[in-house]
Order: sequence, then C-alpha cells, then structure tokens
Amino acid sequence: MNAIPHVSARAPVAEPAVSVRDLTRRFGNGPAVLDRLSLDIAPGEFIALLGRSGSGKSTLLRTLAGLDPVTQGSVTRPAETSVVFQESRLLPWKKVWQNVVLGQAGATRDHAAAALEEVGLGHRPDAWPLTLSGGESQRAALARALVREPRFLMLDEPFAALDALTRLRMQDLVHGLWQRHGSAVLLVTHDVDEALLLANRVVVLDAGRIRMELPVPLSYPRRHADPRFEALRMRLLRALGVGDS
Ligand SMILES: Nc1ncnc2c1ncn2[C@@H]1O[C@H](COP(=O)(O)OP(=O)(O)OP(=O)(O)O)[C@@H](O)[C@H]1O
Repeated sequence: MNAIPHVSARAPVAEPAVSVRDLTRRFGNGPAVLDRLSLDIAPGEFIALLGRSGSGKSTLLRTLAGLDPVTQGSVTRPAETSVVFQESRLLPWKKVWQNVVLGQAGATRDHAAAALEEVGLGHRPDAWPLTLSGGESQRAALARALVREPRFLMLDEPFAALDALTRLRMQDLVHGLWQRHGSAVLLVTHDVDEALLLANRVVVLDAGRIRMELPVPLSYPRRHADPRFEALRMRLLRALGVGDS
C-alpha cells in the first residue's frame, strides 16, 4: 500500500481530502437532522466526531459514505473510501480472507494475507467468522477496509461493543494504521477520552450543527495524566452538556 505523507491539522493544505458544504439532510418532512453543515478534512487528518445520541453523527457518516442521499448542499470525498461499522458485518459463510477481499476487484488472497497480517490476524485467514472473538472480528473488518487502500477511512463506533482492554488494543492498532498509511480518518465515538487519545481535531455535533471544533495539539502517545489532556477533556464535556457549564 502506498504511504500518503501525514499532514497535521495545522499544515496549510490547498485541497482537502473531504469537503462538506452547507449539507442539509431531512427525513421526509421532518426537521433537519443535518443543518447547513460544513466541514473540511485535510489529507492525513484524524477527526473524531462526538455528539449526543441523535445529534446526526451516523447520518453524516452515511451521507459521506454515499449510503444516504443529500437533501441540500454537497459532499466531496476520495473514491478510495472505506467504512468500518460497530459490527464487523462479515459474511458467516465465507472464510475470513474471502470476506476481506469481498467486492474488491483484483484483490487476491495475498492482498488479504498482507492486510490480515497488519491487523494482527495473519494466523487466521481460513477461519470462519463465527469462530472469531469480537476484537478479532473488528480486526478483520479493518483488514477489509485496508485492502481498499483508502485515502479516507470512516469508523462508526468501531470499538463500542468491545471490552475495555480490547478497546485499548484496538485504539493502538488504529493509531498505528493511521500513522503508517496516512489516510484521512473520521472516527465517530461517544468516548471523549478515545477522541482525545487519537484525533488531531475533535468536532462536536449538536442537533445537526457543529457546536465546537477543538484542535488537539498534543504529541503521541497521549496521557490522561497530562494536565493539557484534562483541560481539553473538560472543554469537550462542557460542550456535550456534561459537568458544570
Ligand atoms: N431513516 C430515518 N428516518 C427518520 N429519521 C431518522 C432516520 N435515521 C436517523 N433519523 C433521525 O435523525 C436523527 C439523527 O440520527 P443519527 O443516527 O444520525 O444520530 P447519532 O448522533 O448517530 O446518534 P447515536 O449516537 O445514538 O448513534 C435522529 O433524530 C434520528 O431519529
């Protein structure tokens, strides 16, 4: 896979990898679930999207993925885009490696093996999905995303169903993949700490609008004990309406 040079959130970038302009999305005659929302994501930038339940996070992601139509406005993103969901969505009647290459023209068993190796599942290409643990299934889902060599990777609460320890391991894995491949990443999460551990910039959504955009100017690896981490955490919690405000 080609490494795309990492561009930090602050670097001047002429062409964003992803551009959302005045995006509005309604269901039927209902209220705007996304309300004239604009957002640019730079090549190689890692964005975490936070927001209360119902704030429009999944709708934004689905619209970016082309799974949901745009009511008004526009969305531009690379053709090479991959999505990983909360559930791995592996087909149980196909082996792991077959799932990894599914729907990807030209992808071979060797491509699957390389992607599985990278996510720490190189020893189980012939396993059946139902024999995998939750963490292993999500690793396979990540391998399936990687085999597409995405310039833009969307992750919709990919660790939400995992236990705390597995979740930490998966966060490390995603961080490593991002550093190696340099894709732009959009991670939807409910977890403020996860957002601050991983992202260059945290975007808080509220009723379909961006309530806050918070750059995270801390180097990696990040530590909860860092007072700057804690200060950013408090700001995010306030923006989410948690804690004293
Ligand atoms: N297919 C649909 N038809 C009608 N309304 C919908 C549909 N999908 C989503 N909505 C509404 O759009 C709003 C935003 O939903 P969305 O799933 O994007 O929120 P979310 O921030 O991802 O929430 P959560 O954190 O609970 O996953 C909600 O009020 C939801 O009820």
